[in-house]
Amino acid sequence: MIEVQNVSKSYHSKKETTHVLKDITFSVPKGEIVGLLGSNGAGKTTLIKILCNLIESDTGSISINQQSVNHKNKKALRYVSSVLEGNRNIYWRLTIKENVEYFLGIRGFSKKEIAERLNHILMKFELYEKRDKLVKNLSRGMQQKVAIVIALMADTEVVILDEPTLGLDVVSNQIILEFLLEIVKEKDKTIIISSHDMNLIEKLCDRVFIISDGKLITDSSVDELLDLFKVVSYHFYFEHALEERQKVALLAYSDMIELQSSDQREFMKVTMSHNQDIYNIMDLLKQLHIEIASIEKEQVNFEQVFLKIVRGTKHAII
Ligand SMILES: Nc1ncnc2c1ncn2[C@@H]1O[C@H](COP(=O)(O)OP(=O)(O)OP(=O)(O)O)[C@@H](O)[C@H]1O
Repeated sequence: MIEVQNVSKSYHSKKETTHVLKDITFSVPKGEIVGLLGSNGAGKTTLIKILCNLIESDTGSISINQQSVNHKNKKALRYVSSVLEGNRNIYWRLTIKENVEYFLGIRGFSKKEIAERLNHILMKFELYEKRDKLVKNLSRGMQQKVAIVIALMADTEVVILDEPTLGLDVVSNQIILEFLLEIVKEKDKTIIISSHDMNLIEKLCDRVFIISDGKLITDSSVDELLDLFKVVSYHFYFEHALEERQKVALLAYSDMIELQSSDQREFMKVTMSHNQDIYNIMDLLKQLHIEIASIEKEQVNFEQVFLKIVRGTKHAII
């Protein structure tokens, strides 16, 4: 559905040239939900703006549903609706209902078609009661919900969401996540979501692109990424404070072992790649006459995976 080939983009000022996107290539098949991750300034919004034909790339080509995206060809954009970063996607001086009517109207939906779907969809997303309120008087979360509802009601094959939960509180964040989860379940849309919210990406996306310094450094499924960094840590708490000789012996045993403390409670952190390592550790503790009080398991989460990739502790996957 989306083909991006060798796309590069630079900005030039009198003083310097900034290479924002460097030879980006990827494709997204129909029905796939892709998360676009990257640190601040990595180039995500620039890529999204190029996909939406708001700015042009310097080199490379993009096609959506086999239509080339460029300033001469507006056809591709028929297949795309988007919610861009920030809160200016809808008109603040219009009501929710007027916004929906306006944006769907310019997409060619008839008044009858809009009226048929409007109440149903507003009710579904708990916006019906507020349909005649001016958007400027809605909360930030609700404004974002309206923008996403409009993008989805346009019923295009491709939906592009840039930071859909940016700046939202925990409750609004959860509402948007549940709303998007409901949409992605249907699996008939191809969606690209840029976000810093790892929970959102982990829950919604099939695949993840990580952009770092303008380059696409990772193109992998969420599960593959979690598997790749499947390092399990255990925290061992002991009945008695460790003696000095025991500490020395533990630290000398392996790099897997670290001695740490939290809330003034000392514990031994063991990071292992193989589950059987835990039995060797148990034997070691027995030999050293160290009595275990409890063991807690710590699993790597998606946020840690992202940090490891971007900080380069693991080499690029593609
Ligand atoms: N119009 C512009 N002129 C010059 N430089 C620009 C312009 N737009 C973006 N940039 C630069 O391009 C780089 C990438 O910006 P972009 O907004 O794409 O990053 P991002 O990954 O979306 O970041 P964030 O997560 O902070 O939104 C940044 O260094 C930014 O300063």
